[in-house]
Amino acid sequence: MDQGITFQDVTYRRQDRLILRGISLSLTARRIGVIGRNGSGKTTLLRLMAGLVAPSSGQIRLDGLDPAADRRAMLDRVGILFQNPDHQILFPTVEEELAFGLRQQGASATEAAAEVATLLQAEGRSHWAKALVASLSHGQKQWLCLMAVLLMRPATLLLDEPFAALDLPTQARLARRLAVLPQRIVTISHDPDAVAAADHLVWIEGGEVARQGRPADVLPAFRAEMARLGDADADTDLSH
Ligand SMILES: Nc1ncnc2c1ncn2[C@@H]1O[C@H](COP(=O)(O)OP(=O)(O)OP(=O)(O)O)[C@@H](O)[C@H]1O
Repeated sequence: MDQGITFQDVTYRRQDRLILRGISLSLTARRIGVIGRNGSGKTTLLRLMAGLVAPSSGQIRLDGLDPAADRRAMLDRVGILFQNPDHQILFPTVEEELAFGLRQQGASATEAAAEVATLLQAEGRSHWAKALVASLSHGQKQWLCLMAVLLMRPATLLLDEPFAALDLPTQARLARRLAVLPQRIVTISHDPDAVAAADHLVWIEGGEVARQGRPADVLPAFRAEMARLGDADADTDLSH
């Protein structure tokens, strides 16, 4: 089977708006970053990769499969962390939320409970098992969602701003944990630091690929453009 994520001239339209246009990508790296400003189309790209939405035109393949046509296969292969954990969490307690995906994958209640307990212990958070999810902070909920996804061991992880709400120690622990995972990881962010370690970086601007390549080749131009746009806003503000 073809390994990798490919987009062939992909367009995505909502009503009259063209959100992504002419996207062609051939992604075979293990660590893939997607960078771009707010509203540039990063999350939409991720949703297309997972098959949550279908392209308006063009073709997408994830390891040879059409994600939108083969949702069932995607559930086992692709784990997604959304930007907003409240869109993802289903259960009242931490241990129930963590066990759910494992149960879906066929683990018995006892097996799932044992895996969850091992994970919480490794994270130094055994005391969280019975905690109510509603009592967690935003960052803590994001951490919980990520742990739930990691427990399912999907071959591809799609992470939408995974570090944004996390405090620095949790970010550092998470970065270490992700670094050793054998899986393909696609991380999207507007923050160059969050994707600087990627093997391949795609910069999305206005629904198109502005540039792609190694971070060393993409990030200097991205930073320069962001600084230019920031300065332009400041000048505009001053003129009022
Ligand atoms: N369901 C939708 N209906 C209409 N417009 C949408 C929809 N989803 C996204 N858009 C629009 O498409 C554009 C790209 O959105 P997207 O969420 O992919 O951007 P993003 O790069 O992930 O942004 P951010 O960094 O702010 O999360 C935005 O202008 C957004 O308003």
